[in-house]
Formats: sequence, C-alpha cells, structure tokens
Amino acid sequence: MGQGELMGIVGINGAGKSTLLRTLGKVQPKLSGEVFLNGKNIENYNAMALAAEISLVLTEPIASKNMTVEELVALGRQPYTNWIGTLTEDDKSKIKTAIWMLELETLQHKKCYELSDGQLQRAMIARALAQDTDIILLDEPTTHLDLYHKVKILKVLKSIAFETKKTVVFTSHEIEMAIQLCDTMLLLDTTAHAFGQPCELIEQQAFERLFPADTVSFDAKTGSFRIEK
Ligand SMILES: Nc1ncnc2c1ncn2[C@@H]1O[C@H](COP(=O)(O)OP(=O)(O)OP(=O)(O)O)[C@@H](O)[C@H]1O
Repeated sequence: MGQGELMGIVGINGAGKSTLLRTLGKVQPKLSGEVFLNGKNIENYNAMALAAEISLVLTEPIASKNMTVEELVALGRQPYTNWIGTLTEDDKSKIKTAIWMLELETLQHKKCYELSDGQLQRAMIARALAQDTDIILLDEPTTHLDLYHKVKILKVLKSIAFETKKTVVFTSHEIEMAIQLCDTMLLLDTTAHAFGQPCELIEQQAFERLFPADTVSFDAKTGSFRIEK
C-alpha cells in the first residue's frame, strides 16, 4: 500500500477482513506470518512507538461518551503529550485541523452521547487524524450508516489520504463504493486473494468469483452487482 492512497479490504462475511486489519494494527495477536513497518517487525514496537505510526478506528464503542467531541479528538494527541497531558500549540493546531476537516466545528462542544452514529464516526476519524500518523486503519467505518453518510465517510477518507499523504486502509462490505473510490483494493476470498487497482481487479474478474453467480452476479461494465431473480 502506498503513501497518499485509500485502500479497501473487502470480501464476504467471515473472510478475515477485521482479523487482518486488527493484526496490522497489533490490536490482536497474529494467527501466522509477520507484519513489518518501515522495515521493522511490529512485534518490536512498544505501544507508544506504534501509536506514533498507526492510528486506529475500531468498531468497539468508546470508553466514555460523556466527553465532548473536542475532548475525544484531543485524545489523538495522547502519544505525544507529557504525563499530565498538557497540549502544546502544535497539538491544539492539529486538533483544530482535524475538527475542521471532518466538519465538526458546530458539534465540537457537544457530548459524544448526543451525536448520531454518523457524527460519532466522523469524530472518531478526527481523533485518528489528530494523532497524525502516516497510517490510519479503520475497521468497518461505514457500518450502521445510510447510503449518503457511507459515501460521505469514504469521500472524507479519500480526501484525507490525498491531501495529507497518509495511507488510509479500511475494511468494508461496501464493495461497489470501494470500487468507485479506492486507489487500491484487497479482495479476500475463500480460495484466492486479489490485490490491485479496482480496474485491474475488474479485468481479472475477481469480483465475479465472490458470490454464487446464480444469486448475485457482477457487471464489469458498470462495476456493480446484480441480483439474479
Ligand atoms: N487467516 C486466517 N486463518 C484462520 N482463521 C482466520 C483467518 N482470518 C480470520 N480467521 C477467523 O475467521 C473468523 C472471521 O474473521 P473476521 O471476523 O476477521 O472476518 P470478517 O471478514 O471481518 O467478517 P465480517 O464481514 O462478518 O465482519 C474469525 O473467527 C477469525 O479468527
């Protein structure tokens, strides 16, 4: 995966999308293999050093919804602040930028429990952005959102990758949206995995293999799935 790129990990239920993402972020022990970051095995990174390289947006609910959006976003600066958590001008500027990029200015003083699912997801992404790491990993960031908000979140992720030159990797069931918006995709399949630009995967007929064709087929011309009646 490259700098400034949005990469989607897609595949059927149980294909191992979340497991792979959480393994990349060292949130859970690896089942096999090794993960290298900047030429160094992630096993050799301590939590603080890894938090300066990778930020995570996971599906677990946040510890306390009693904090404001601004306080939640400020948590992203934790790996850099001193033991009393004093924010420097640089920290405050990164928090402000993240709030601005996720269009949270009018919500920043609201408590997290007052937010809709989509607003809370944006706040979580702002926290990851404030952490200012080269890599942002997100597990199913569009779950529970309506079509418009799913598209909005993915477009925000794309612009974060493009404008801040970060590598943004997310897992999703939104294969059609990922085809339209991702720079690269990893398609996890029970038999073979495919990685490349969406157009390359379409050429390889990788999406046709995903579901039984008598139920759901893939139309390469439109890049969309069709229900067989
Ligand atoms: N490489 C692997 N080898 C063996 N088991 C695996 C591997 N990857 C994932 N699993 C197991 O498969 C199960 C499903 O994995 P996971 O939840 O990551 O799938 P998913 O694609 O995110 O599913 P969903 O789309 O339903 O959220 C888990 O029990 C996990 O431990």
